[in-house]
Amino acid sequence: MGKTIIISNRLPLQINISENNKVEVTPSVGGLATGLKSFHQEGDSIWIGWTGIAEEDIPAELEDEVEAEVKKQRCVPVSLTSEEIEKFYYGFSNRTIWPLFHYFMEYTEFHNEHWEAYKQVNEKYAEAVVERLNDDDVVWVHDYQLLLLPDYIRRKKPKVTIGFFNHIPFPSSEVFRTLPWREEVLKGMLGADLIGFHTYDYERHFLRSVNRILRLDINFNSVNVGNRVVRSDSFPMGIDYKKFRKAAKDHKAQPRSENSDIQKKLDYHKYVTRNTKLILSIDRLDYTKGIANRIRAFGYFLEKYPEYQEKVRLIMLAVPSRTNVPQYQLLKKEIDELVGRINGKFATINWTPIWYFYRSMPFDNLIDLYTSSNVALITPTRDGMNLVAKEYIATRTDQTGVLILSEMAGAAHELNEALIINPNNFEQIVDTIKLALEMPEEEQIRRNKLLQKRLKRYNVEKWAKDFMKSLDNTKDSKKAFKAIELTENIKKDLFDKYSAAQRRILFLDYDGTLRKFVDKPEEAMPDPDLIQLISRLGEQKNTRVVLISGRDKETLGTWWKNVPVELIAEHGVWNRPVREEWQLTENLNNSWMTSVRPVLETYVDRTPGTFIEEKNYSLAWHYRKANPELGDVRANELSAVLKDMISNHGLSVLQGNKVLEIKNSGVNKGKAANKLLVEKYDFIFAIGDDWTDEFLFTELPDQTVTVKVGMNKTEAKYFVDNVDEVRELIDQFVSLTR
Ligand SMILES: O=P(O)(O)OC[C@H]1O[C@H](O[C@H]2O[C@H](CO)[C@@H](O)[C@H](O)[C@H]2O)[C@H](O)[C@@H](O)[C@@H]1O
Ligand SMILES: O=c1ccn([C@@H]2O[C@H](COP(=O)(O)OP(=O)(O)O)[C@@H](O)[C@H]2O)c(=O)[nH]1
Ligand SMILES: [Mg+2]
Repeated sequence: MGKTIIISNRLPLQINISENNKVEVTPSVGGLATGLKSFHQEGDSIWIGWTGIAEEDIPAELEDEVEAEVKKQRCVPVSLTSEEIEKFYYGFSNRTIWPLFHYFMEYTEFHNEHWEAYKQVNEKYAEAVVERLNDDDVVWVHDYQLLLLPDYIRRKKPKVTIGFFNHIPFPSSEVFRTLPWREEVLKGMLGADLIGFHTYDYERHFLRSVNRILRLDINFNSVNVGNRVVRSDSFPMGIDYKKFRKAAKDHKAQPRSENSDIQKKLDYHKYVTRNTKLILSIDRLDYTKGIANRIRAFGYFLEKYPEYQEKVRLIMLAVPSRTNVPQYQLLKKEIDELVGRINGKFATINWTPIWYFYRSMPFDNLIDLYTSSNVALITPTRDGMNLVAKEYIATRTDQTGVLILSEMAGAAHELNEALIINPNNFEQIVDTIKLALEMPEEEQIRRNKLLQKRLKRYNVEKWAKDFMKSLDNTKDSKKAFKAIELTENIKKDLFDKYSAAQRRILFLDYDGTLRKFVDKPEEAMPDPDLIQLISRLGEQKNTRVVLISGRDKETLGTWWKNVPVELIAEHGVWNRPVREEWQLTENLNNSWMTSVRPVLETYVDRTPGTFIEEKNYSLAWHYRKANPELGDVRANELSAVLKDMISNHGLSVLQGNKVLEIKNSGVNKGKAANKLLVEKYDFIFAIGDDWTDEFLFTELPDQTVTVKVGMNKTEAKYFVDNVDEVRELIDQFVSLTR
């Protein structure tokens, strides 16, 4: 295996140019960068991303130095102009996708100009990746700023292994579908082989969107996209447990004397207001984090339980983030005012209820905060994961401390022993704060023991390894697929056989094979090109062409009226030899239809978009146009009902492509085709796309060249991707003997 290429919008480092023209490098803030950094440091990877500074803000004479600084950390910079930053980063990423995916629909803006920039910058990232990509490298793309990147890379390098991880929630399909560019975004993600989410719910929402919007079928957690299988799964991101643990231990052994303002505050807290408990709040200043409500809740707590005045303090760190976006500016103002109001209302000579810092803190200070606080209060209204919650628990070396955590954070799914709250339930929050402050130490220890055990085991290293292992496994599922792609090389061999043959017979399915599906089956008539193509094939010497379909004979007969090919209708009930009339090939009865039809009708009534197709000897219930989820549920239900009803009547229920068909058991395409083989052929070919064609693939003689259209489970020997490829293949057959 080659190297791993990590790509995220932001690199784990931030470049700044100081006033006296010096290059400054600081670590980036935010869960993705802090979490993934350990994985990057340990392994053999390069990390491609943005340095956090606009191209124009780097003076020409410092460019080399910046490049060198970035390189030191095995990173590769993608430079963004200030216009790109405005439209791609502040614009589409943070004014469209971020609010939409966090269910802030009222904050979500849709600007075509931003979308154009988003596409263009994703393309820029793709170029940066492809430039450094070897065939055996593995690509791991991260997060919502780069949703199109997997597909863009795939287009340039079709065979490469690509993983994608989404660090933020994936919203319900009902919310996602409001996005004007929803199809493109989903297709972008589906360029990956494996798509990871923090929780099963996000994954479920994503798959549902793929099913509803792209109308692709979901098979447990995989989707067929052309000839590729794309898998999705959930991998809750962990933290570098050891690093936090060690830092906390070191801190305890030797408290640092560094004179930072936070240190001074903590010292004051420790020595002067000894009996005051400390509640900690840390986040980027973001409206998804529920910071304003948290402050309000704290104010309400002091009101509802006045005995806690002077006994508790909220220490709040809000890290500046996305400051160019208006909602972030407004929120900053709101928080400033709220803090002022509450401090103004409750403060005494010796006590300020809220200590508020608006800046980012170096790692050591974070550890100070974590280890000094009795309670961590984390109340986002939505949060992909929230690593702060995990970091707080990890640093509690004596296992005391209480975590209050919103159920809307991905982390809440794992941290069951925390006090879980609904961030919109004020009474619950304030009562939980009280509960936390009063929780006996033994109980704190009991809970934290369990929490720490999990965080230690499922740490960030394990998370990344798990993801990479699953990504690697997707290669096996490619191999497990039995049918072989009909490549140019294999085709050459096939054409030789075709040309050498004395007598040929070709069985061609119609819908989904020669003609693409449309919502209404009656509208899927052959286009003039197709008629011409099949006529030419039928006119070839020593070549018997059989269109073998489940359709009724009237439709097929009309569509292929004067075309010199043989037709088989209703899976084999009827046969129309070239230039002859239809013949009934089986002696069948259809009296059962009167009892089955009403059952189908009740399903039509209850499942909008579905309808019944009547043939002479069979009935079909079509559900292509139904809501896909409901369609599948009803199809399973109906299939069970029918199987029960028709047992012992010589009938069977056939599952086609979005259709259930009830017909005589003795009839199938395999049997019908075999009947034509009384004559001798030295080239037998069969092609089809759905379950009903599997009878052809299994029942025709071994030497038959069997081809499946689309990459679904099949007994066929070969597969091609789609109708266009089928037509191209037939065209090649035709030109061989011209
Ligand atoms: O790059 P910024 O615009 O400055 O934003 C910082 C990062 O914020 C987001 O973090 C998310 O990832 C965390 C780890 O998986 C997760 O715990 C958290 O819930 C998410 O919000 C964002 O996803 C990153 O891309 C940003 O870099
Ligand atoms: O001054 C700070 C405050 C926070 N963090 C880190 O920023 C990350 C925040 O990640 P989280 O998943 O909680 O939220 P996000 O910001 O990614 O939405 C955590 O690893 C913190 O340790 C930091 O590096 N400096
Ligand atoms: Mg078909």
